[in-house]
Amino acid sequence: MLTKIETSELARSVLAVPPFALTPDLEVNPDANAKLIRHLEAGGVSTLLYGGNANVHNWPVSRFADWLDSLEDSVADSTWLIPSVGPDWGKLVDEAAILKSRRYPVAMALPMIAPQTPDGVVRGLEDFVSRSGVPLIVYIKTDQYVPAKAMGRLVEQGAVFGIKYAVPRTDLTQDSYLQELIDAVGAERIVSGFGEPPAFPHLTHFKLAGFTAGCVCIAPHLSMAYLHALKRGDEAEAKRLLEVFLPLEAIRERHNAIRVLHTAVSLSGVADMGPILPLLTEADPAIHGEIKEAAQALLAAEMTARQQAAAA
Ligand SMILES: N[C@@H](CC=O)C(=O)O
Repeated sequence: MLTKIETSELARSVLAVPPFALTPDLEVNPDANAKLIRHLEAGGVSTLLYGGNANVHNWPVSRFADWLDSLEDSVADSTWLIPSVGPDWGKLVDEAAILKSRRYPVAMALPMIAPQTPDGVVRGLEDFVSRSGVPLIVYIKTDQYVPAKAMGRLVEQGAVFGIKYAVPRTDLTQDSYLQELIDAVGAERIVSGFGEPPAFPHLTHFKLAGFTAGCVCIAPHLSMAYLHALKRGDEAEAKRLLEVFLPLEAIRERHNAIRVLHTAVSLSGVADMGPILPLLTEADPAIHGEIKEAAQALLAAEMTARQQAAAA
């Protein structure tokens, strides 16, 4: 696991946001998690962010260290592993005490929906960093979650390493809050935060550093190729690659992105994720057929692309 990180790491790899594998009695399944991690690393992904898709919101703090340690044991020396913390202040305090004695260079603060105020969020983030010594990626899902000026100050202080930006807009190229954040901290510190499709406008229009995604867990080589095409400005190639992800993304959008991804990774054959922690449930069995078809098609495209790259 990487223990020292430069800002440029945000652009080096897609930040994969994997689901988390459990046994039927809701214990950590280290073999299945390792299988998914090896699939990602074999496809060229070197950054793993365990957050929303791993249902970290619902992990008991008493078991926070279990899953961290099992993941750390499973990743390559060159992989950047990012655990998530929060979202509420109580979890931030308890998890800061656990992370203080570990080697994670950065953690991600999950977004708090309510009750919170922008100044209260800033206070909580500063408090976490002063307790743990671990700087944060701040996950922003709502407009003005943290005022851009305050974010600039947190970056200058070294409390904030970067931003995962996922505020939905009717037109993602029209976003004054995102522009304010770029002006305050620089586009090189911000990643697009909700999958391959929004990454297109975020990287072409706003030149964000990179993106986080869930479907990358099935098709890491293709998602990395998409990142590279976006970074070099090859929009035609990026559009071609994006098409491959759209059938599964459409099912995720209709039926809950986290639940569908969890089930899709299992049904694709990449690794069996087992059950998902309460308060979530796996995808409805009535849609398993369509999930399986889309997930297996995405995996088949991935393996073909890998073979073509190896033969070239
Ligand atoms: N929610 C996005 C990216 C992760 O945060 C996805 O799952 O594609």
